[in-house]
Amino acid sequence: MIDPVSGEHVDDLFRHGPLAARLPLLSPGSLGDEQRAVYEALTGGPRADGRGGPFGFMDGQGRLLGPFNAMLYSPAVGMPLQDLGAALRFRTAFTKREREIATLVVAAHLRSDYEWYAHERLGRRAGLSEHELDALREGRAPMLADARERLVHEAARQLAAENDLADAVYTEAVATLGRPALVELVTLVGYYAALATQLRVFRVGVPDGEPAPCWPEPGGGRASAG
Ligand SMILES: O=P(O)(O)OC[C@H](O)CO
Repeated sequence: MIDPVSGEHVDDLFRHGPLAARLPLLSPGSLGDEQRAVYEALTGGPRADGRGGPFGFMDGQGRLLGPFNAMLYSPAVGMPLQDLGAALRFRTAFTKREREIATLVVAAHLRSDYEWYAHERLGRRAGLSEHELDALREGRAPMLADARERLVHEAARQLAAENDLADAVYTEAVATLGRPALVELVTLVGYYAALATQLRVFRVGVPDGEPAPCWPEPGGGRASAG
C-alpha cells in the first residue's frame, strides 16, 4: 500500500524509523523487581538455553529485542505472555515443523518482519526447506508430503486470514490432530498475531545488521527489503 502523503510503501515505513523508536529499549540496570523477574524468565528460560533458537533477542547491552522489550513495560501482562509463548514453543504436541509452519503462516500473513526473521531460522532448524520457506513467505501452500502438516498449514492459514475455521477444516482437524492440539493451534495463531500487532505498533524491526524479509507485492512481485 502506498502512503498518500509520502508516496512510500506503508509496509516499508515501519522499517525506516530507528529501532524501537516508540518504545525505548530498557536497560537491565533500570528494571524494577517485577520487570527483572520477566527479564530473568526470558533470559534464563528455554528460549535462551540450548533449545532456544538461532535468533537474536538481546543486544550487546543486554537489552531485549523483538517483542520481548514490550513485555518488560507491563510485567503483569508480560510475564504470563512470555510463558504462553514458551508453552507454545516448547510444550505442545506439535512437531517442530508443524509448529513453525503455523507460526510462519501468521508471520507472513501479517508481514511481521521480526516474527518472520526469528521463525524462519527456527523453521530452517526444524527441517523446513528453502522451497517450503519461500512458499510460506509468499503466502502459498508449500508442497507438503505429510497430511498432518498440510492440515496444520490450511488450518493456520484459515485462522490467520479469517479468524475462523470452516466446518470441513474443523472436522478434519479434530479427526487428525485431536481437540487438545486444535485448542493449541488456535491459541498459537492468536499469540503470534498479538505479538505481530505489538511489533507493528511499536515499530520493532529485525535486529541491526539483519536483512528484512522480502514480502511479495500484492500483484505478485517482491517488495524491496528495507
Ligand atoms: O514466543 P517466541 O519464543 O516465539 O518469540 C517470539 C518471536 O520470536 C517473535 O515474534
